[in-house]
Amino acid sequence: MQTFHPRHFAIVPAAGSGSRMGAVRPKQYLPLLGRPLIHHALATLCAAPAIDKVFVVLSVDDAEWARHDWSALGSKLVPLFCGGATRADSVLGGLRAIADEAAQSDWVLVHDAARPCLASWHIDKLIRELAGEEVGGLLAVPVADTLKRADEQRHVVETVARDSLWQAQTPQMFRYVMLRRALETAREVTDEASAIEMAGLRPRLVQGDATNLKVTYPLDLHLAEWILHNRRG
Ligand SMILES: Nc1ccn([C@@H]2O[C@H](COP(=O)(O)OP(=O)(O)OP(=O)(O)O)[C@@H](O)[C@H]2O)c(=O)n1
Ligand SMILES: C[C@](O)(CO)[C@H](O)COP(=O)(O)O
Repeated sequence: MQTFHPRHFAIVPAAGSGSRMGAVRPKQYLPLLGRPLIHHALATLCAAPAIDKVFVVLSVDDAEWARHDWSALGSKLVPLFCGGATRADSVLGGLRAIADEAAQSDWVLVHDAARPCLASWHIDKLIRELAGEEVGGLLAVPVADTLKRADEQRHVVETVARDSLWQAQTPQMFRYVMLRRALETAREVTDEASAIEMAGLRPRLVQGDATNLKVTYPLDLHLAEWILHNRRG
């Protein structure tokens, strides 16, 4: 009997403008340890033996990509100039662009370009723990702080119980066809798991760690630099 092994593709949405960073260029191209920030996650994904190809979704008018040398990352890396107005649009654009390549049940790992501290063990753990799942899931960390809900004047309205609350990270890993259908139907989602949930499915949480932070504000850039520097040392 022939056994079918799904392949693993990475899609890295990198068509954002980085408005909260407020820098002179989109944050994915800001320097981080001598490389563009996005280089770090791309290098980790390209080096993962389980991942067949790494598609990076850039904005249609991206002028920065061509200014850098990506050759060290090898032939797995494929730029796609099909980013959209939102993160979800960019991911969906990437999924549509790889339609000829991906089979329905192949896995797609969506990872933010803005999470440069992705490590090989994050990828290995995610793929290992989700291998037997039908739907897929995502890296996440349990909420550690006490949570407050505020009114418009920042007065506390309530303390929200943190039991069972997790912070979503990326990669988020789902079957190609399931994710594409979910994103084609979903409206205004901030991650892939939300689209899958709206389709009535239940993604599984795989525990990651706080080092896989998203660079959103200037301070995050310093934290990411510290994490990467100390990991190498
Ligand atoms: N239209 C968009 C918006 C975001 N992204 C990507 O989605 C990831 C997570 O988004 P976020 O951190 O919000 O990035 P930005 O949208 O660039 O930042 P901001 O919201 O501060 O403008 C980033 O890798 C970003 O490049 C994308 O591909 N296409
Ligand atoms: C996908 C994500 O990184 C999970 O935490 C996050 O939702 C992206 O949100 P953003 O508002 O686009 O930064």
